[in-house]
Amino acid sequence: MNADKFVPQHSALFEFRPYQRRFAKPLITHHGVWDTREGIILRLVDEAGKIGWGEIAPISWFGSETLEQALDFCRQLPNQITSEMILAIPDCLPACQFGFESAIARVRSWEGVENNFTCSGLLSAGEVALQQWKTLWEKGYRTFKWKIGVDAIAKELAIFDTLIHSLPPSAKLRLDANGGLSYAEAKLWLETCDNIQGELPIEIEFLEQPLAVAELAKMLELSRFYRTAIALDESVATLPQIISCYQQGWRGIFVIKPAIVGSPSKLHQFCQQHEIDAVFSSVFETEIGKQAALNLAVKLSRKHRAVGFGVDHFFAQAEVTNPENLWNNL
Ligand SMILES: O=C(O)CCC(=O)C1=CC=C[C@@H](O)[C@@H]1C(=O)O
Ligand SMILES: [Mg+2]
Repeated sequence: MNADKFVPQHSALFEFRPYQRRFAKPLITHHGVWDTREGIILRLVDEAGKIGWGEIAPISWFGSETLEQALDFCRQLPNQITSEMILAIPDCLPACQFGFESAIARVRSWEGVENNFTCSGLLSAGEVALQQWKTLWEKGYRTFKWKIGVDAIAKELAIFDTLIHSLPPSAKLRLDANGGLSYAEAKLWLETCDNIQGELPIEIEFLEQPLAVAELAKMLELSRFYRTAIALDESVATLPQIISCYQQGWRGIFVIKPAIVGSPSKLHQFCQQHEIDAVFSSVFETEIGKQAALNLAVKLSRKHRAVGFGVDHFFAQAEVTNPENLWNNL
């Protein structure tokens, strides 16, 4: 895809600084226990002295590069980089593609992106969700995503029943299994969701990544059989995976994590050629990566789905939102 028409021809001096942000409590998913978000902040300054901020926020267990691979890539770059060099970043470094391309595209100014997205609040796995949603509701959230595929299915189904009967009718609930269910468990969850929506007014918006990435054929089959929608996340983590799933017939929901998807301009091109039902999702990045991700979502989203960026409550400290202050604290 010839993306250079999307990236202004530019060159800039660049610096990079790694960062770490501990979660208030480790995030537990089927992938395991995640206690610290690590990433890299990029600071590009062009010949006119204009600054462009970017962020590299890998999730290697989703298929992006590791933090170490991203750091190695940054270390081997000259300190003067051009848009041609950025467009040549290989597909095996999707978080670097996103970080550098966002930075050079924003070298002009740092205005926060205007968006009127509604936001989904993330609920931790297990019973803690039964209290967590109330705090988020008071903050204005009306869509929630609950992590499943962690405890035994019988226990999670029991919590689900309590949760679904305590949520107000206007709430929307998403479930995210991170590929942790067996085929039989996925069918049981989908059957339960279909049945409960026949009894209660609440909407179960989708079941995210019920099966492992390798099980696309089975998820395609399940998507044709149950009313409750299925969303792919890990299966479509990078642009090549999005294209592959689309080519294999997936027309359900694509959960796109812009920070690890790869080149924003190449994703933009794909979304211009193919109407996909996309939900944009956080990778627990800082405000720098979040603004770049939402900037992309504003362009690509058909806006009828909440964005999955309600994750600030997973961190102990309130976030430093001003890029300069964030940079100076590293
Ligand atoms: O998408 C959301 O609503 C919030 C972000 C989120 O759920 C995730 C971000 C990064 C890794 C995962 O733990 C998780 C996910 O699987 O979507
Ligand atoms: Mg997910």
